[in-house]
Amino acid sequence: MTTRDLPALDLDDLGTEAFRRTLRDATHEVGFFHLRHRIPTAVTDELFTVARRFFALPEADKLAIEMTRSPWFRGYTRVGGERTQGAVDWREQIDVGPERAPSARRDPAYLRLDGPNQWPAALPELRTVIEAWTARLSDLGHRLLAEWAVALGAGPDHFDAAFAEPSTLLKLVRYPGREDAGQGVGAHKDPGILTLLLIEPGSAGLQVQRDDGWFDVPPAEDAFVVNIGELLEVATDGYLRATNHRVVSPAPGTERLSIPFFFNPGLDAEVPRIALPADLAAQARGVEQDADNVIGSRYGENLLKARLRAHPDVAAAHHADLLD
Ligand SMILES: O=C(O)CCC(=O)C(=O)O
Ligand SMILES: [Fe+2]
Repeated sequence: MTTRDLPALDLDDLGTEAFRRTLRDATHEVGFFHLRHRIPTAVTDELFTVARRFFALPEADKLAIEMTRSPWFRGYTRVGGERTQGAVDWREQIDVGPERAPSARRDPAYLRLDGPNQWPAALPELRTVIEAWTARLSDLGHRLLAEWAVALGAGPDHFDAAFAEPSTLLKLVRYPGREDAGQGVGAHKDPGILTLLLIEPGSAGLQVQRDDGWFDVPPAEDAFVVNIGELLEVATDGYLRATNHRVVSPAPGTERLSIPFFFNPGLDAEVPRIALPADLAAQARGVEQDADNVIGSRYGENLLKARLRAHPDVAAAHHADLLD
């Protein structure tokens, strides 16, 4: 596998013309970039420490908050409990979304995704640290979206209405080592708008697909890996590109921790489409169509479809009426 660096941006340059141009070009050409985040090391260290503590909890503590108990797809998934493209992912994780009351409505079906989280009783600090991280990254997400909007010829507030009540999804993920560099998480595009991925320093394993094949993404210090999802491709008629990526399992005796944060519109929000200026519109490729993966026009539709596929046991336990 060949290594190829990603375009690099620095949050210190946010608000400049150069930042916006690189942001636009990187997500037009690659769909991925490194973003130097300027967050104090103490903050990210605390996050990885609490993640490590969570995964080190006794099995029974983690299974007490298994996602199979949650119609809202929140909580812990054991190794082998998740699927991508029908194949088993070799990772364990906890999923945390917005803390909301369950919707009284069952229709449209995606409203069933609103609900409470499951927190581990044995690790109360997990909630404090995750909620602070979610607030910090939501703020960053809003600022980045305003930059994209301006870079694409819209007003800085273009995304505000759709993101008034964002759908955030935070995962703590652990990939155990194993003999073969098999599927940690299988090839996929993220279903939403924006993903900010924090990877434990020094960890390899992430691969990104380009026109000429798959490439290893080298770890970068003090930087997020940022990528856009299918809905930003839809919003720009394919001018910006959602890119396939995957993670291969680390070597035996090692592990890989990552903390993806998905920043997305309200479940009910229509995709905030952008009318591109003529020079950009001329380079828009249209949305890549896949008969197995029809993209919905509301975030909730896309998220529900992804959740039902990734967690068939949760789907069978709580949403059998939605399965065909
Ligand atoms: O763990 C990673 O590095 C990437 C995870 C990922 O792509 C995802 O969860 O969507
Ligand atoms: Fe992903």
